[in-house]
Amino acid sequence: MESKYRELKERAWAANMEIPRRGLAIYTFGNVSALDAKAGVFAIKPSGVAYEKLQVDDMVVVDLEGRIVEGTLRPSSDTRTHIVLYRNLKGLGGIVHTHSTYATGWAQACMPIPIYGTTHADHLAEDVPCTALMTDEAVGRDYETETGNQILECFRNRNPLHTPMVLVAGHAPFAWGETAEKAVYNAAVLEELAKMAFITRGLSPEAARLSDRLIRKHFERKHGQNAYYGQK
Ligand SMILES: O=C(CO)[C@@H](O)[C@@H](O)COP(=O)(O)O
Repeated sequence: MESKYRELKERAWAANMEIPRRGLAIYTFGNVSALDAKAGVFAIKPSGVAYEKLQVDDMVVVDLEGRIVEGTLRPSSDTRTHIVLYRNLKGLGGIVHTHSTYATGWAQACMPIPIYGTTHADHLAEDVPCTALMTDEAVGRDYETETGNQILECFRNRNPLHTPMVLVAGHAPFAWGETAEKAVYNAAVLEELAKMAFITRGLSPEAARLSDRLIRKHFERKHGQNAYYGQK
């Protein structure tokens, strides 16, 4: 019998297929989910399934309480992190977690990614934030939920759709968007910004961030007048 979540599972599956295509993960690292806000469920990659073997029917449908609504495989080990973000960050339609090389390097160094150039400023008007390193006490609780809480801490005073990405200190990046497709786009942009910043810092450890005036110029050129949300 045709699943009533077929279209949602297809959207989530298609977004997951972009991860290896964009070089954002190898083997089974990472995962993408797509939300159906009206139904209060999301489809997510099953845990431990290699991308090249992943089928639409393997996608697991989970509600925002964490209950499996449809699926025979175990949902991603990061499912509870996705739940924390869907429940608390407004406007998200898709979430991506990868271990993309350069963004993971910055996350392991527990360093935000500074805006060194206009490529970065075209996409977001601030440094890519990095969470605080999780305490052993928090790790001892529910690691995946605590990872989500660490991200929420970073976004107390940020608009998640203005800055659709974050580095989880000691772990790796998460990105999101209004759709799963946009979330993957933001994950790919994040990896490119991380790589450029790494090279910039290697060429010139004293590399300076762009001025807020130049950041504003580029951000508004791409997102429209008065779209800038950084320093006034
Ligand atoms: O971040 C991690 C592990 O550190 C996970 O995202 C990654 O291994 C993918 O796990 P899943 O296959 O989604 O359970």
